[in-house]
Amino acid sequence: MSHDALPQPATARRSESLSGTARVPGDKSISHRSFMFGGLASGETRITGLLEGEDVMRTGAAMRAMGAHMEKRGDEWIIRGTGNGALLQPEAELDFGNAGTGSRLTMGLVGTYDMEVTFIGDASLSKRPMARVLEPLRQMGTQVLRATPGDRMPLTLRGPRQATPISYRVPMASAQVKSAVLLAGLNTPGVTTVIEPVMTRDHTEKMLKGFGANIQVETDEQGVRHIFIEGHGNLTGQVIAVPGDPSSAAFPLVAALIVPGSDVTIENVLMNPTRTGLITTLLEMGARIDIVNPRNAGGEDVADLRVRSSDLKGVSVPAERAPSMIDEYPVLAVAASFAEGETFMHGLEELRVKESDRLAAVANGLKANGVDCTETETALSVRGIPGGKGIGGGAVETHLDHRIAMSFLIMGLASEKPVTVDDKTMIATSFPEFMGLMADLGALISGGDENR
Ligand SMILES: O=C(O)C1=C[C@@H](OP(=O)(O)O)[C@@H](O)[C@H](O)C1
Ligand SMILES: C=C(OP(=O)(O)O)C(=O)O
Repeated sequence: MSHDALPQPATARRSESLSGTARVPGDKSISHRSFMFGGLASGETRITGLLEGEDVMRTGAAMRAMGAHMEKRGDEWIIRGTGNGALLQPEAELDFGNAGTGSRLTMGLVGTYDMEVTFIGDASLSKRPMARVLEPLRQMGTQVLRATPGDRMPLTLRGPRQATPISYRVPMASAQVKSAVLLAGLNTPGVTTVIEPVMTRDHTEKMLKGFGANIQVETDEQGVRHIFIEGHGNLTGQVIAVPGDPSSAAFPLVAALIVPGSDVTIENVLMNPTRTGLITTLLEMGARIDIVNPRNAGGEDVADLRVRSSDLKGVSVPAERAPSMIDEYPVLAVAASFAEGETFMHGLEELRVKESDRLAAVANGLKANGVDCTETETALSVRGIPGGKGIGGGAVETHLDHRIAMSFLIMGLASEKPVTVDDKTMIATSFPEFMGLMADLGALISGGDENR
């Protein structure tokens, strides 16, 4: 999709009970990293279950532009990497579309190469802060040749002849910043250290170890993680089966909870503890979620989730839980809209710098649909209406944000009146199968059948 594609509205209506079994696409975080590390490693990487959303495909295109070879054969992606330290300067700018993860991790990856790389993206990505990645890169010797004021994209990086290893304490809870510094460390002599006071998703650490990087993690008495990576090592190709994305599973899961009479099973969902905050919270709210057949697959915990409609109760979600459910607050706010009592969510400052200001977008969407809520600088409280009486009838502005679009379409499935979102096109960035998958479970969403 081009950046200026026309917006396509969609409307969700109150649906009869949802039922059936579904598989959501592969985890977005793991898919990005599979393309990146496979593209960098020597030898062949084979990936099944990859998320073929627009964000991930942009990362693939970037790795191709720097010399990796990638093709799909049957269900499998076959990557032939450039070999360590051998990325090529891309001939054109790298266009990351809507993807924060792809752009920030790639800035880290290329920032210590003696070459020039320009990063561009859509209107949403061009507003997002990149200083959080550029600051440690500058310390390592990367020059920012051009950037839009405020260290925003479009921007051009020029790596040093030889980068300097640093010890960097990540100032905000961000797996993207942590990962960017670790990836910069891959092409830096000596040991680069990342200090992570608040644990975030650990896919970079786990996967780099799997690819053979010399990386170690120590957790001190205060619970602070110290991650050490030695540069100029060898990554070798791997076989990867990407588990289902818990951040995508969240949508059919919340739908099944709030649409009366529903019984839905979502298979093969990643259950890495750095990603399960939403499930923890919904269980506290009284959700009937059975974690079926928990198992380990390729070094990650996965399980099937059986979800039945439930009488939810408001809870207080502690700020410490935010990193483990950071992308799930919009859909949690929807679940909270149908719960008895009030749900308090704290520690939400990072939501303001996602694809949209998600805190404002959620609060505005709730209010437009008759749900009473209070937004502060870093928190949201939602006063629910069990049964959904009076909810709906509003139009939601999605601000180029896939999760806002999907969350409010889920709201419309259980609300008294329909809910319309102004644009569903961004859903393709992370969950291209969303419309078809929801329709197969019995959801009534119009403006959506062309994805089937
Ligand atoms: O590292 C990753 O794959 C991601 C990290 C998170 O971003 P932050 O690092 O900005 O919290 C998350 O919101 C994003 O969807 C994916
Ligand atoms: C925040 C998200 O992604 P990114 O930062 O990669 O754009 C998301 O998918 O919710």
